[in-house]
Amino acid sequence: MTSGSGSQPGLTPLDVALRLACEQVPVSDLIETRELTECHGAILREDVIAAINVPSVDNSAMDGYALRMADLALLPQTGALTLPVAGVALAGHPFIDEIPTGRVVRIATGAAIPHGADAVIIQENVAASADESEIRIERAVIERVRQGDNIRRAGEDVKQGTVLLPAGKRLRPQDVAVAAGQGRAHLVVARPLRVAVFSTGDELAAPGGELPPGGIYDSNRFAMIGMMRAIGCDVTDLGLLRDDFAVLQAALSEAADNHDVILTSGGVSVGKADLLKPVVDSLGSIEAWKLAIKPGKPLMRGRIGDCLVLGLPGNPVSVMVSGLLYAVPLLLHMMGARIEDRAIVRFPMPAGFNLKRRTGRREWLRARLHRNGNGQMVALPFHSSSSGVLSSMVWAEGLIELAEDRAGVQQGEIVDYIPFAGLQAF
Ligand SMILES: Nc1nc2c(c(=O)[nH]1)N[C@H]1C(S)=C(S)[C@@H](COP(=O)(O)OP(=O)(O)OC[C@H]3O[C@@H](n4cnc5c(N)ncnc54)[C@H](O)[C@@H]3O)O[C@H]1N2
Ligand code: MOO
Repeated sequence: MTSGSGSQPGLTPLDVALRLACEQVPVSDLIETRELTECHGAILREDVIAAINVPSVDNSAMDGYALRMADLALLPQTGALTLPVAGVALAGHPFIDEIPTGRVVRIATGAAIPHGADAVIIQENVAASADESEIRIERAVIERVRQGDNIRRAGEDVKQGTVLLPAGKRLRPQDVAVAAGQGRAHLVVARPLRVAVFSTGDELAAPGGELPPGGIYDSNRFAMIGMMRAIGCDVTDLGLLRDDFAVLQAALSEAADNHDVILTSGGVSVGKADLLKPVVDSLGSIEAWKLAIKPGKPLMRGRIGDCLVLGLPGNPVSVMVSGLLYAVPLLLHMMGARIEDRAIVRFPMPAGFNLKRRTGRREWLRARLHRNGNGQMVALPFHSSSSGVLSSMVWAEGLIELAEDRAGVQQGEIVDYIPFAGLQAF
């Protein structure tokens, strides 16, 4: 992450704000044991240590014949070697005995290597007799066989005792699969945070209802709910609240009693109807406000009892940007995610545009990658940088990040590009 130097006085740089928030907001001690099939996306809250070697025994990587290397020395001066087949080893059905000297064992991929065998020749490289009682191996093939060929060694994939998955890891399909490979049917994971979500504003109408003259439909609630669900939170949709001190106070007070987090949009600026701050102040405390970021500057962090309150600004792009870059990493921290699993992935890309801008806030432009006439990939911003234009987020496939002190961009200069897939809530 960039340092945040060059921030406008009075505004907190994002990195500082997040670091402080992570210091002041404790990691939740609420954990649960969950069935493996339900673990995808959850934050692991135990170290998963390999209880067994994978594979548990040496096994064959290919379909073919297991043999003793020493037997290949029996090859006559000219021609080929013919060896009788002593039996068959299939996955789940091993050849129990030691492989007899001078014989081979027909073996399937995944079957245990019979005792005494030290290489497998693939079946395409030998000629089996019609009744499959013996195989003929040509000199050229024998000369190429090496000790250990096509044998997967016990513990080659996973060594017993190693930390396979560290606590704090956000579980991807492969992580859950590797736990299954250890025979684990359950994992200890973070209990989903209970997040109450609502939008505020007298101009808002709920989708499905009628739109009053001059009104707008509430879109922010759905962006917030989506981001929260994407990181595994248990969301309560509290709908729309009017710009009314008593209404807001009653709703927040009740929500704080049975949620870990309250997430709201709107009403955190300095206008007459921006009541969220005084309401939170009356019920608890405000711990941080105003970040050096664009969009999303008026961003409130407060507390009512044990409940964290995050007041995101009302502009629809601001909600998403501050949600993705501040609320999501903070909530992942609360669920015990490691820093790596809260990280944002940035790719340096040449800019396909020119821009002049005011310094002092870190800024994110809605962006896409585009292949220009020279076949070079460049990052391009949306034509408007207004934080009210939600369709810019639909057009975009990522964000261009400009550091606080960057006064502009010249075509061809390198900018940081964050694909949406490099954020945690997609
Ligand atoms: N004098 C100042 N005015 C403003 C400042 C400032 O520093 N001084 N900051 C501006 C910035 S930056 C932002 S961002 C907004 C944030 O203000 P609020 O959080 O109080 O948001 P509202 O005023 O309630 O709404 C802003 C804008 O967004 C629309 N909106 C609100 N909620 C929704 C929703 N749920 N779905 C869709 N659209 C929503 C609302 O209609 C407004 O157009 O303040 C600036 N002003
Ligand atoms: O923070 Mo505001 O989002 O710049 O529009």
